Amino acid sequence: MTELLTCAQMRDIERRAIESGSVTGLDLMERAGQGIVDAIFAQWPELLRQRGPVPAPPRYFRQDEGGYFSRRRAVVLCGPGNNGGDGYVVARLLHRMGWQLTVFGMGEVEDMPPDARVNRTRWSALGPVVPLTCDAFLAVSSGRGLADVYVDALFGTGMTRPVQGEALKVLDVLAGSGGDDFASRTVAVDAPSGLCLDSGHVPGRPEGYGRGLRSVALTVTFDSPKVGHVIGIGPDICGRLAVCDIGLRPWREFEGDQIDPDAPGGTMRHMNVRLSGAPMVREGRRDPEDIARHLLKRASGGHKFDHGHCLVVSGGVARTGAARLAARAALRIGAGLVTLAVPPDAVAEVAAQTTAVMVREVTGPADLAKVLEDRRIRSICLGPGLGVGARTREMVAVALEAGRHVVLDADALTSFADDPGALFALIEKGRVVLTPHGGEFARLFPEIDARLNAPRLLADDEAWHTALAAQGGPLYSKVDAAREAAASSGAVVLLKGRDTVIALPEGPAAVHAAIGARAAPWLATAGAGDVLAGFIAGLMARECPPGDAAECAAWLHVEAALAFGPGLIAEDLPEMVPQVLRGLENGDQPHLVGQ
Ligand SMILES: NC(=O)C1=CN([C@@H]2O[C@H](COP(=O)(O)OP(=O)(O)OC[C@H]3O[C@@H](n4cnc5c(N)ncnc54)[C@H](O)[C@@H]3O)[C@@H](O)[C@H]2O)[C@@H](O)CC1
Ligand SMILES: Nc1ncnc2c1ncn2[C@@H]1O[C@H](COP(=O)(O)OP(=O)(O)O)[C@@H](O)[C@H]1O
Ligand SMILES: [K+]
Repeated sequence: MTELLTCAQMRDIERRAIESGSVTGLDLMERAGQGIVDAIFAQWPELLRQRGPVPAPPRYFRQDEGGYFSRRRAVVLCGPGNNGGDGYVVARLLHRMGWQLTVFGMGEVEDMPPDARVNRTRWSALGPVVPLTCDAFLAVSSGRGLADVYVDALFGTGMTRPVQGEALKVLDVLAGSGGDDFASRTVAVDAPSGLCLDSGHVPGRPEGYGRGLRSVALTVTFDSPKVGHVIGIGPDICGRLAVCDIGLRPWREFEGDQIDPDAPGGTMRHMNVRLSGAPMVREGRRDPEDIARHLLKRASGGHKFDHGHCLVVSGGVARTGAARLAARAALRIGAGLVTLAVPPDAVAEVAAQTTAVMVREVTGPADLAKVLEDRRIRSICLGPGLGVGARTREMVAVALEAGRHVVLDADALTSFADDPGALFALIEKGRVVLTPHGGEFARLFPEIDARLNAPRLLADDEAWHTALAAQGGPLYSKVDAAREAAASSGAVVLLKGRDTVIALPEGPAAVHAAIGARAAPWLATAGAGDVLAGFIAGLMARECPPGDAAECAAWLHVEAALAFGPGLIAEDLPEMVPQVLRGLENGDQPHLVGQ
């Protein structure tokens, strides 16, 4: 399990560490700088080898500092805050190894925070700080060719407004707008500067810097990945993400007073780590044992009903495919029994195309209520192909009033676009999962959606700059949006996308990012969402708590897509489940983000 931190949480951990008296801010900055240097040589081991004949010692080289001479060159861009402070440490450490450094700085030394000021002053004893301008930056590379490494230490977790002026021009050049490939030699400190580490967006430039998306080679972050590294465009511009341990673990340990084995959120709630009252966000990468515990069937309970009965409600004739996909998925993930509730006109169509899934004629809401008198039905899936309108609203109401575990997807969500409150009033906490994609989310939660999209739209708006600065930086993120939606609806909300976010009404959230070795762009195929809804319903039929069901289903969904590979269509997803489960049983390592 990887914890993802917000910028505020990271600052909080650092503050608590420093207040404990065990460590100083300067210690942390030194560790961060050393971590970046180590990460640079891990990324490019060839840089440790001497290049060409030994040159004359650099002007500022001090014999007593040891090291060796090298012709390696680095350009370090240092901002006005502690991110810049890390940059000055890197410059000093590389200089000690005999590297030739060009160090650009922003702002006045007296305006810098204390630790960064100390490190800028230390560097100034070794070499000059060149005021950052685009012309000066270009002059360095045009005269002597590209340096071996560029260190982007302009802004990190303290970025409070869109980058502008000379810094923006330099970042554009660094991203390749002038045609030179700086990006493949760039290491970003904490973040490619300008990336909001809470939202994964570059305010004012949703598409990133330079000519579209140019990723730096390496981003080195501290203690834990931040939310913005894995959502939005973060993964597209961060390159390889290295997480550097700077000894802060004791200050972000679980505080231990919240363990409640019967909590409706299941184990997700147990993982909740409290800091300043704010529940922490986790990356949706569970330990394989944890995933296996939920996905694999236990040996006990040999009867099909021991594994639960799942009811999937189908649309009418020629609209049954989506529900059939969901039903197949529920069966494959191990619900003991799956029944499709089908309107009379579509029974023949469905019966002709199903075997293990059972078919039951259901004329309408009253009939559904009757079917649900069978207490063995533990979970219900409504939405895929169901049609938008009053009938669907009534079916949803019956399902929610029946006190079962319910997944609402697609049309079941859109049917409440005119009155989302009517839906939320029916939701019993701990029983319901909503699985909207972006469009459905906007229909159900228009105000939250407006906030989610406002920062990017209004990035050049002066009022927004002021509001953002007053708020201390973070943009409203997809995680914030899913959390707020979960809190206001009382349901577990799974907000889909490459960066699927799952939020519990109680606050904890998980991000399932299909990035790195888990990138599965071919999952964006018609019907994939129906299969996901079926996985969740199937797991809930097996008594998996809704939060865990949503998380494990999201994991399985991507894992099944990876197991199949390109060319995938939605029908293939349930058929890959046995292979994925076999892998879990054998203890195979699942695909991990960042591999
Ligand atoms: N929190 C921690 O535990 C640690 C933080 N460290 C470093 O400290 C960084 C955070 O430092 P800070 O909080 O000082 O923040 P930053 O250094 O990221 O940025 C803050 C400074 O940039 C200015 N600024 C923000 N946005 C700007 C913009 N668009 N244009 C121009 N100026 C802008 C602010 O006015 C302020 O001077 C981290 O990213 C990391 O690199 C490390 O030293 C290790 C420990
Ligand atoms: N680039 C991507 N990488 C991984 N998963 C993706 C990507 N794009 C979309 N998905 C997933 O594909 C599914 C699409 O579901 P949805 O939008 O409901 O479509 P449909 O209704 O056609 O099934 C969601 O689970 C979403 O998270
Ligand atoms: K940076």
